[in-house]
Amino acid sequence: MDRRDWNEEDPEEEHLAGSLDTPLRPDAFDLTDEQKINGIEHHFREIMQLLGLDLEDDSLKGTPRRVAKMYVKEIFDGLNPENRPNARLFENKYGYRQMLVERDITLYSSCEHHFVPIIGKAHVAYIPNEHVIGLSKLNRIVQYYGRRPQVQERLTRQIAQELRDVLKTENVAVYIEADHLCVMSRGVNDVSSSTITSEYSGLFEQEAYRLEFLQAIRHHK
Ligand SMILES: Nc1nc2c(ncn2[C@@H]2O[C@H](COP(=O)(O)OP(=O)(O)OP(=O)(O)O)[C@@H](O)[C@H]2O)c(=O)[nH]1
Ligand SMILES: [Zn+2]
Repeated sequence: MDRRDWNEEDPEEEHLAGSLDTPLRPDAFDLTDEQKINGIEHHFREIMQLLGLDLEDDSLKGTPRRVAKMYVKEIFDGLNPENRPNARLFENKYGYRQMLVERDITLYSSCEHHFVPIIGKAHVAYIPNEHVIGLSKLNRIVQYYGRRPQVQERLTRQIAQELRDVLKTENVAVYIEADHLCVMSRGVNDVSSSTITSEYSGLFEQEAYRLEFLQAIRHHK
């Protein structure tokens, strides 16, 4: 597993930096997608049966397999490193040295505590050095890390770390505003609160750059 953000040999530093990694079992990649789908289908059928649902019903009988395929091939396919976007770099031939902001990236994720949706927007920015990246790859990186069971704090940091790695620059900002269905539709049932998280590194630690970024992503529609 990637452990890119701290020195493994220093437990104190590890504690302070925190782990960016999604907690995975050591055998996480031993099963094929088909094996995972079959297993989840079996167990989800049991869940539905325990809820008292009639699995002979026309509309319900395909649900265990539909849910299993949705987990493995769609909403959690960001758990499989094979789906990590191939973010090809281009040489910064035009010598662009200012901030690039990709704002209002649609974000779908899933709360790892309740397995219900997180829906929001991500705004990302970087200041290029020698390389630039295709714009859509910024959206794809957000999507990839969203497609895992998540907490918003870790999601934010994973996206920022990936951008730093891919773009080979520390000058990266990530800002996420999202609604958590687990807060809205159950539990505390608050439909008006939303959650904002951010990470700034490199030049974005300086106020002027941060303000330029925040100005660019201010609500504008
Ligand atoms: N920090 C953080 N917490 C989250 C996120 N998504 C959901 N949570 C919270 O995770 C917590 C889980 O707390 P528990 O007390 O174990 O769960 P619960 O009994 O269902 O809590 P309630 O939601 O308050 O009913 C809840 O407070 C959720 O609001 C997230 O992205 N980040
Ligand atoms: Zn939740």
